[in-house]
Amino acid sequence: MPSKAIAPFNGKPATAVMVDLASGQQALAGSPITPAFFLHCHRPALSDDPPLPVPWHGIVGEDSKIKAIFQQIRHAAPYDYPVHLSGATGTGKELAARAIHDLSGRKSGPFVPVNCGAIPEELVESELFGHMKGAFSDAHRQRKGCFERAHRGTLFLDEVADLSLYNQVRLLRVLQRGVFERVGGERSLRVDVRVISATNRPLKQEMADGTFREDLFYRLNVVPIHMPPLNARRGDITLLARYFLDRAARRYGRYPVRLTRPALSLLQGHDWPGNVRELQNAVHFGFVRAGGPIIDAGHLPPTVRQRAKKVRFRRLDPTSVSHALACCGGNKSRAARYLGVGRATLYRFLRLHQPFLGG
Ligand SMILES: Nc1ncnc2c1ncn2[C@@H]1O[C@H](COP(=O)(O)OP(=O)(O)OP(=O)(O)O)[C@@H](O)[C@H]1O
Repeated sequence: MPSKAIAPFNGKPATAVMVDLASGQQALAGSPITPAFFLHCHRPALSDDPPLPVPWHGIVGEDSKIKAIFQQIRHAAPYDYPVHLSGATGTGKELAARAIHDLSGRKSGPFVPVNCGAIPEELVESELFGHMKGAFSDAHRQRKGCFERAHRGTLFLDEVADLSLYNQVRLLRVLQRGVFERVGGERSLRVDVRVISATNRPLKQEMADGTFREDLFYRLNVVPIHMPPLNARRGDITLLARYFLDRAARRYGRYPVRLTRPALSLLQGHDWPGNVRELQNAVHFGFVRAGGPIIDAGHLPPTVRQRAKKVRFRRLDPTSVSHALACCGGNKSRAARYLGVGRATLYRFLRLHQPFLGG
Protein backbone atom coordinates (compact mmCIF):
# COMPACT_ATOMS: atom_id res chain seq x y z
CA MET A 1 0.00 0.00 0.00
CA PRO A 2 1.54 3.31 -0.98
CA SER A 3 2.22 5.64 1.93
CA LYS A 4 -0.12 8.30 0.46
CA ALA A 5 -3.04 6.07 1.52
CA ILE A 6 -2.47 7.06 5.13
CA ALA A 7 -1.76 10.70 4.38
CA PRO A 8 -5.14 11.95 5.73
CA PHE A 9 -3.94 11.04 9.19
CA ASN A 10 -0.68 12.94 8.81
CA GLY A 11 0.95 10.25 10.85
CA LYS A 12 -1.26 11.19 13.81
CA PRO A 13 -4.03 8.96 15.08
CA ALA A 14 -7.53 10.19 14.21
CA THR A 15 -10.49 9.69 16.50
CA ALA A 16 -13.72 8.55 14.92
CA VAL A 17 -15.58 5.30 14.47
CA MET A 18 -14.36 3.33 11.54
CA VAL A 19 -15.93 0.17 10.21
CA ASP A 20 -14.39 -2.33 7.85
CA LEU A 21 -16.87 -2.43 4.98
CA ALA A 22 -16.17 -6.08 4.21
CA SER A 23 -15.94 -7.64 7.66
CA GLY A 24 -17.98 -5.21 9.70
CA GLN A 25 -15.05 -4.96 12.15
CA GLN A 26 -15.21 -1.70 14.03
CA ALA A 27 -12.64 0.36 15.89
CA LEU A 28 -13.87 1.30 19.33
CA ALA A 29 -15.77 4.57 19.35
CA GLY A 30 -13.48 7.38 20.37
CA SER A 31 -10.41 5.17 20.29
CA PRO A 32 -7.60 6.28 18.00
CA ILE A 33 -7.62 4.89 14.49
CA THR A 34 -4.08 3.96 13.77
CA PRO A 35 -2.73 3.83 10.25
CA ALA A 36 -2.42 0.06 10.74
CA PHE A 37 -6.17 -0.24 11.47
CA PHE A 38 -6.93 1.92 8.44
CA LEU A 39 -4.81 -0.35 6.26
CA HIS A 40 -6.39 -3.43 7.75
CA CYS A 41 -9.85 -2.11 6.94
CA HIS A 42 -9.30 -0.89 3.46
CA ARG A 43 -6.43 -2.60 1.82
CA PRO A 44 -8.26 -5.69 0.60
CA ALA A 45 -11.32 -3.78 -0.60
CA LEU A 46 -9.60 -1.04 -2.57
CA SER A 47 -8.97 -1.13 -6.27
CA ASP A 48 -5.37 -1.44 -7.44
CA ASP A 49 -3.84 1.83 -8.45
CA PRO A 50 -1.46 1.70 -11.39
CA PRO A 51 -0.27 5.23 -12.23
CA LEU A 52 -2.67 7.31 -14.32
CA PRO A 53 -1.48 8.02 -17.87
CA VAL A 54 -1.13 11.64 -18.95
CA PRO A 55 -4.24 12.61 -20.99
CA TRP A 56 -3.64 13.07 -24.68
CA HIS A 57 -4.78 16.66 -25.38
CA GLY A 58 -7.26 16.32 -22.55
CA ILE A 59 -8.50 12.93 -23.77
CA VAL A 60 -8.05 9.89 -21.54
CA GLY A 61 -8.16 6.42 -23.01
CA GLU A 62 -6.05 3.37 -23.73
CA ASP A 63 -8.56 1.24 -25.62
CA SER A 64 -7.57 0.49 -29.21
CA LYS A 65 -10.74 2.26 -30.43
CA ILE A 66 -9.78 5.54 -28.77
CA LYS A 67 -6.17 5.15 -29.89
CA ALA A 68 -7.49 4.86 -33.46
CA ILE A 69 -9.31 8.16 -32.86
CA PHE A 70 -6.05 9.81 -31.72
CA GLN A 71 -4.55 8.67 -35.00
CA GLN A 72 -7.44 10.07 -37.07
CA ILE A 73 -7.16 13.38 -35.21
CA ARG A 74 -3.41 13.53 -35.88
CA HIS A 75 -4.02 12.88 -39.57
CA ALA A 76 -6.82 15.46 -39.91
CA ALA A 77 -5.26 18.25 -37.83
CA PRO A 78 -2.68 19.81 -40.21
CA TYR A 79 -5.19 20.48 -43.02
CA ASP A 80 -7.94 23.07 -43.28
CA TYR A 81 -10.55 20.62 -44.55
CA PRO A 82 -13.80 20.52 -42.57
CA VAL A 83 -14.05 17.69 -40.06
CA HIS A 84 -17.38 16.24 -38.99
CA LEU A 85 -17.52 14.49 -35.62
CA SER A 86 -20.38 12.07 -35.10
CA GLY A 87 -21.17 10.00 -32.03
CA ALA A 88 -23.58 9.83 -29.13
CA THR A 89 -23.84 12.51 -26.47
CA GLY A 90 -20.94 12.66 -24.01
CA THR A 91 -18.48 10.67 -26.13
CA GLY A 92 -15.94 13.52 -26.26
CA LYS A 93 -16.68 15.21 -29.59
CA GLU A 94 -15.82 18.66 -28.26
CA LEU A 95 -12.59 17.37 -26.74
CA ALA A 96 -11.71 15.87 -30.13
CA ALA A 97 -12.46 19.18 -31.87
CA ARG A 98 -10.16 21.01 -29.44
CA ALA A 99 -7.43 18.42 -29.99
CA ILE A 100 -7.64 18.95 -33.77
CA HIS A 101 -7.32 22.70 -33.24
CA ASP A 102 -4.39 22.30 -30.82
CA LEU A 103 -2.53 20.10 -33.26
CA SER A 104 -3.16 22.34 -36.24
CA GLY A 105 -1.24 25.35 -37.53
CA ARG A 106 -4.12 27.44 -36.10
CA LYS A 107 -3.39 26.60 -32.50
CA SER A 108 -2.30 30.14 -31.66
CA GLY A 109 -5.59 31.43 -33.14
CA PRO A 110 -8.99 31.25 -31.43
CA PHE A 111 -11.08 28.11 -30.93
CA VAL A 112 -14.70 29.26 -31.00
CA PRO A 113 -17.32 26.69 -29.94
CA VAL A 114 -20.95 27.40 -30.71
CA ASN A 115 -23.84 25.18 -29.72
CA CYS A 116 -26.26 25.58 -32.63
CA GLY A 117 -29.02 23.84 -30.67
CA ALA A 118 -28.84 26.27 -27.76
CA ILE A 119 -29.42 29.50 -29.71
CA PRO A 120 -33.00 30.71 -30.27
CA GLU A 121 -33.90 30.36 -33.95
CA GLU A 122 -34.28 34.11 -34.50
CA LEU A 123 -30.77 34.78 -33.15
CA VAL A 124 -28.82 32.06 -34.98
CA GLU A 125 -28.02 34.21 -37.98
CA SER A 126 -26.69 37.12 -35.95
CA GLU A 127 -24.81 34.77 -33.61
CA LEU A 128 -23.02 33.14 -36.55
CA PHE A 129 -22.52 36.14 -38.83
CA GLY A 130 -22.86 39.16 -36.52
CA HIS A 131 -25.12 42.17 -37.00
CA MET A 132 -25.01 45.89 -37.65
CA LYS A 133 -26.32 48.43 -35.18
CA GLY A 134 -30.09 48.78 -35.64
CA ALA A 135 -30.39 45.57 -37.73
CA PHE A 136 -33.23 44.47 -35.42
CA SER A 137 -34.92 45.97 -32.39
CA ASP A 138 -32.37 44.69 -29.81
CA ALA A 139 -29.32 45.44 -31.96
CA HIS A 140 -28.16 48.49 -29.98
CA ARG A 141 -24.63 48.16 -31.29
CA GLN A 142 -22.69 46.41 -34.00
CA ARG A 143 -21.54 42.91 -33.03
CA LYS A 144 -19.17 40.37 -34.52
CA GLY A 145 -20.47 36.84 -35.12
CA CYS A 146 -18.74 33.53 -34.46
CA PHE A 147 -17.26 33.38 -37.95
CA GLU A 148 -15.46 36.70 -37.44
CA ARG A 149 -14.37 35.81 -33.91
CA ALA A 150 -12.87 32.57 -35.22
CA HIS A 151 -10.71 34.39 -37.81
CA ARG A 152 -7.35 32.54 -38.19
CA GLY A 153 -8.66 29.86 -35.88
CA THR A 154 -11.28 27.12 -35.69
CA LEU A 155 -15.06 27.40 -35.52
CA PHE A 156 -16.68 24.42 -33.79
CA LEU A 157 -20.33 24.07 -34.81
CA ASP A 158 -21.75 21.72 -32.20
CA GLU A 159 -25.21 20.17 -32.69
CA VAL A 160 -25.14 21.32 -36.31
CA ALA A 161 -28.21 19.20 -37.13
CA ASP A 162 -30.26 21.51 -34.90
CA LEU A 163 -29.94 24.35 -37.45
CA SER A 164 -33.18 25.14 -39.25
CA LEU A 165 -33.27 24.60 -43.01
CA TYR A 166 -33.11 28.40 -43.44
CA ASN A 167 -29.90 28.66 -41.42
CA GLN A 168 -28.47 25.59 -43.12
CA VAL A 169 -28.75 27.46 -46.42
CA ARG A 170 -27.00 30.51 -44.92
CA LEU A 171 -24.20 28.30 -43.61
CA LEU A 172 -23.87 26.48 -46.91
CA ARG A 173 -23.50 29.76 -48.78
CA VAL A 174 -20.68 30.87 -46.51
CA LEU A 175 -18.89 27.56 -46.88
CA GLN A 176 -19.28 27.70 -50.67
CA ARG A 177 -18.39 31.36 -51.23
CA GLY A 178 -16.07 31.95 -48.30
CA VAL A 179 -17.74 35.34 -47.70
CA PHE A 180 -20.77 36.57 -45.73
CA GLU A 181 -22.50 39.74 -44.61
CA ARG A 182 -23.47 40.72 -41.09
CA VAL A 183 -27.23 40.87 -40.52
CA GLY A 184 -28.29 44.30 -41.73
CA GLY A 185 -24.90 44.86 -43.38
CA GLU A 186 -24.00 45.18 -47.04
CA ARG A 187 -20.25 44.75 -46.98
CA SER A 188 -19.05 41.23 -47.76
CA LEU A 189 -16.60 39.89 -45.19
CA ARG A 190 -14.01 37.23 -45.86
CA VAL A 191 -12.55 35.30 -42.95
CA ASP A 192 -9.97 32.56 -42.63
CA VAL A 193 -11.75 29.91 -40.58
CA ARG A 194 -11.54 26.16 -40.32
CA VAL A 195 -14.91 24.58 -39.61
CA ILE A 196 -15.37 21.51 -37.42
CA SER A 197 -18.93 20.33 -36.91
CA ALA A 198 -20.54 17.74 -34.68
CA THR A 199 -23.84 16.12 -34.00
CA ASN A 200 -25.22 13.21 -32.03
CA ARG A 201 -28.14 12.85 -34.44
CA PRO A 202 -28.07 10.32 -37.31
CA LEU A 203 -27.48 12.70 -40.23
CA LYS A 204 -28.18 10.07 -42.89
CA GLN A 205 -31.65 9.61 -41.38
CA GLU A 206 -32.12 13.39 -41.07
CA MET A 207 -31.28 13.72 -44.77
CA ALA A 208 -33.72 10.97 -45.70
CA ASP A 209 -36.37 12.79 -43.67
CA GLY A 210 -35.54 16.05 -45.42
CA THR A 211 -34.52 17.87 -42.22
CA PHE A 212 -30.83 18.12 -43.07
CA ARG A 213 -29.56 19.32 -46.44
CA GLU A 214 -27.51 16.82 -48.37
CA ASP A 215 -25.32 19.50 -49.99
CA LEU A 216 -24.42 20.89 -46.55
CA PHE A 217 -23.66 17.39 -45.29
CA TYR A 218 -21.11 16.86 -48.06
CA ARG A 219 -19.53 20.26 -47.37
CA LEU A 220 -19.10 19.47 -43.67
CA ASN A 221 -18.30 15.79 -43.86
CA VAL A 222 -14.99 16.01 -45.74
CA VAL A 223 -13.10 14.23 -42.95
CA PRO A 224 -15.56 12.20 -40.86
CA ILE A 225 -14.57 10.96 -37.40
CA HIS A 226 -16.91 8.78 -35.37
CA MET A 227 -16.49 8.83 -31.60
CA PRO A 228 -17.20 5.35 -30.18
CA PRO A 229 -19.63 5.03 -27.25
CA LEU A 230 -18.13 4.21 -23.86
CA ASN A 231 -19.88 0.86 -24.04
CA ALA A 232 -17.65 -0.09 -26.97
CA ARG A 233 -14.46 0.72 -25.01
CA ARG A 234 -15.30 -0.65 -21.63
CA GLY A 235 -11.65 -1.17 -20.79
CA ASP A 236 -11.40 2.59 -20.29
CA ILE A 237 -14.15 2.83 -17.63
CA THR A 238 -11.79 2.27 -14.70
CA LEU A 239 -9.17 4.57 -16.10
CA LEU A 240 -11.64 7.37 -16.71
CA ALA A 241 -13.25 6.94 -13.28
CA ARG A 242 -9.86 7.18 -11.58
CA TYR A 243 -8.93 10.16 -13.72
CA PHE A 244 -12.09 12.12 -12.82
CA LEU A 245 -11.65 11.23 -9.18
CA ASP A 246 -8.03 12.31 -9.21
CA ARG A 247 -8.97 15.65 -10.76
CA ALA A 248 -11.73 16.23 -8.21
CA ALA A 249 -9.37 15.31 -5.37
CA ARG A 250 -6.72 17.75 -6.59
CA ARG A 251 -9.25 20.50 -7.19
CA TYR A 252 -10.72 20.24 -3.70
CA GLY A 253 -7.53 19.29 -1.88
CA ARG A 254 -9.03 16.03 -0.67
CA TYR A 255 -6.26 13.61 -1.35
CA PRO A 256 -6.07 10.63 -1.63
CA VAL A 257 -9.51 9.42 -2.68
CA ARG A 258 -10.04 5.92 -3.92
CA LEU A 259 -12.77 3.66 -5.22
CA THR A 260 -13.42 0.34 -3.51
CA ARG A 261 -13.54 -2.76 -5.68
CA PRO A 262 -17.35 -3.10 -5.32
CA ALA A 263 -17.71 0.55 -6.48
CA LEU A 264 -15.47 -0.14 -9.45
CA SER A 265 -17.34 -3.26 -10.41
CA LEU A 266 -20.62 -1.32 -10.31
CA LEU A 267 -19.10 1.25 -12.66
CA GLN A 268 -17.76 -1.51 -14.88
CA GLY A 269 -21.16 -3.22 -15.01
CA HIS A 270 -23.15 -0.14 -15.99
CA ASP A 271 -24.05 0.41 -19.66
CA TRP A 272 -23.45 4.22 -19.70
CA PRO A 273 -26.08 5.57 -22.10
CA GLY A 274 -24.76 9.08 -21.31
CA ASN A 275 -21.21 7.91 -22.06
CA VAL A 276 -18.16 9.61 -20.52
CA ARG A 277 -20.20 12.60 -19.29
CA GLU A 278 -22.47 10.26 -17.32
CA LEU A 279 -19.46 8.45 -15.87
CA GLN A 280 -17.88 11.77 -14.88
CA ASN A 281 -21.12 12.83 -13.17
CA ALA A 282 -21.37 9.49 -11.34
CA VAL A 283 -17.82 9.83 -10.03
CA HIS A 284 -18.43 13.41 -8.89
CA PHE A 285 -21.64 12.27 -7.18
CA GLY A 286 -19.70 9.57 -5.34
CA PHE A 287 -16.97 12.04 -4.41
CA VAL A 288 -19.52 14.41 -2.88
CA ARG A 289 -21.55 11.65 -1.22
CA ALA A 290 -18.57 9.88 0.33
CA GLY A 291 -17.16 13.07 1.80
CA GLY A 292 -14.03 11.08 2.78
CA PRO A 293 -11.16 9.15 1.24
CA ILE A 294 -13.08 6.00 0.29
CA ILE A 295 -15.81 5.85 -2.35
CA ASP A 296 -17.84 2.70 -2.00
CA ALA A 297 -20.69 1.22 -4.06
CA GLY A 298 -23.30 2.82 -1.81
CA HIS A 299 -21.98 6.29 -2.60
CA LEU A 300 -22.68 5.95 -6.33
CA PRO A 301 -25.85 7.38 -7.92
CA PRO A 302 -29.01 5.25 -7.65
CA THR A 303 -29.22 4.99 -11.47
CA VAL A 304 -25.87 3.20 -11.55
CA ARG A 305 -26.82 0.91 -8.64
CA GLN A 306 -30.29 0.14 -10.04
CA ARG A 307 -29.16 -0.64 -13.51
CA ALA A 308 -26.35 -2.88 -12.25
CA LYS A 309 -28.92 -4.85 -10.28
CA LYS A 310 -31.02 -5.33 -13.42
CA VAL A 311 -27.98 -6.38 -15.42
CA ARG A 312 -27.02 -8.89 -12.73
CA PHE A 313 -30.59 -10.19 -12.69
CA ARG A 314 -30.55 -10.61 -16.46
CA ARG A 315 -27.29 -12.49 -16.13
CA LEU A 316 -28.81 -15.08 -13.79
CA ASP A 317 -29.80 -18.24 -15.57
CA PRO A 318 -31.33 -21.51 -14.33
CA THR A 319 -28.07 -23.46 -14.80
CA SER A 320 -25.89 -21.10 -12.76
CA VAL A 321 -28.56 -20.77 -10.07
CA SER A 322 -28.93 -24.56 -9.76
CA HIS A 323 -25.17 -24.88 -9.61
CA ALA A 324 -24.90 -22.19 -6.90
CA LEU A 325 -27.67 -23.79 -4.85
CA ALA A 326 -25.99 -27.17 -5.13
CA CYS A 327 -22.62 -25.74 -4.08
CA CYS A 328 -24.19 -23.99 -1.10
CA GLY A 329 -26.17 -26.99 0.10
CA GLY A 330 -29.47 -25.32 -0.86
CA ASN A 331 -28.80 -22.31 1.38
CA LYS A 332 -30.30 -19.41 -0.58
CA SER A 333 -28.50 -16.63 1.26
CA ARG A 334 -25.14 -18.26 0.60
CA ALA A 335 -26.14 -19.01 -3.01
CA ALA A 336 -27.05 -15.34 -3.52
CA ARG A 337 -23.62 -14.28 -2.21
CA TYR A 338 -22.00 -16.92 -4.42
CA LEU A 339 -23.81 -15.46 -7.44
CA GLY A 340 -23.02 -11.87 -6.47
CA VAL A 341 -26.67 -10.82 -6.16
CA GLY A 342 -28.86 -9.79 -3.26
CA ARG A 343 -31.09 -12.35 -1.53
CA ALA A 344 -34.23 -10.59 -2.80
CA THR A 345 -32.96 -10.86 -6.38
CA LEU A 346 -32.38 -14.58 -6.03
CA TYR A 347 -35.82 -15.09 -4.46
CA ARG A 348 -37.44 -13.14 -7.30
CA PHE A 349 -35.56 -15.24 -9.84
CA LEU A 350 -36.59 -18.46 -8.09
CA ARG A 351 -40.24 -17.42 -8.02
CA LEU A 352 -40.12 -16.89 -11.77
CA HIS A 353 -38.08 -19.97 -12.63
CA GLN A 354 -38.94 -22.51 -9.93
CA PRO A 355 -40.80 -24.79 -12.39
CA PHE A 356 -37.69 -25.07 -14.56
CA LEU A 357 -35.44 -25.67 -11.59
CA GLY A 358 -37.53 -28.59 -10.49
CA GLY A 359 -37.96 -27.16 -6.99
N1 LIG B 1 -11.89 10.42 -23.26
C1 LIG B 1 -12.18 11.41 -22.38
N2 LIG B 1 -11.26 11.74 -21.45
C2 LIG B 1 -11.51 12.69 -20.52
N3 LIG B 1 -12.68 13.36 -20.45
C3 LIG B 1 -13.62 13.07 -21.35
C4 LIG B 1 -13.43 12.09 -22.37
N4 LIG B 1 -14.53 12.03 -23.13
C5 LIG B 1 -15.39 12.93 -22.63
N5 LIG B 1 -14.85 13.55 -21.55
C6 LIG B 1 -15.51 14.56 -20.71
O1 LIG B 1 -16.91 14.26 -20.76
C7 LIG B 1 -17.67 15.44 -20.92
C8 LIG B 1 -18.43 15.39 -22.24
O2 LIG B 1 -17.50 15.49 -23.31
P1 LIG B 1 -17.82 16.35 -24.62
O3 LIG B 1 -18.56 17.61 -24.28
O4 LIG B 1 -16.57 16.49 -25.41
O5 LIG B 1 -18.83 15.33 -25.32
P2 LIG B 1 -19.73 15.55 -26.61
O6 LIG B 1 -19.65 14.28 -27.39
O7 LIG B 1 -19.31 16.81 -27.32
O8 LIG B 1 -21.18 15.70 -25.95
P3 LIG B 1 -22.51 16.37 -26.61
O9 LIG B 1 -22.85 15.60 -27.86
O10 LIG B 1 -23.55 16.16 -25.53
O11 LIG B 1 -22.18 17.81 -26.86
C9 LIG B 1 -16.70 16.61 -20.85
O12 LIG B 1 -16.63 17.07 -19.52
C10 LIG B 1 -15.37 15.98 -21.27
O13 LIG B 1 -14.29 16.66 -20.69
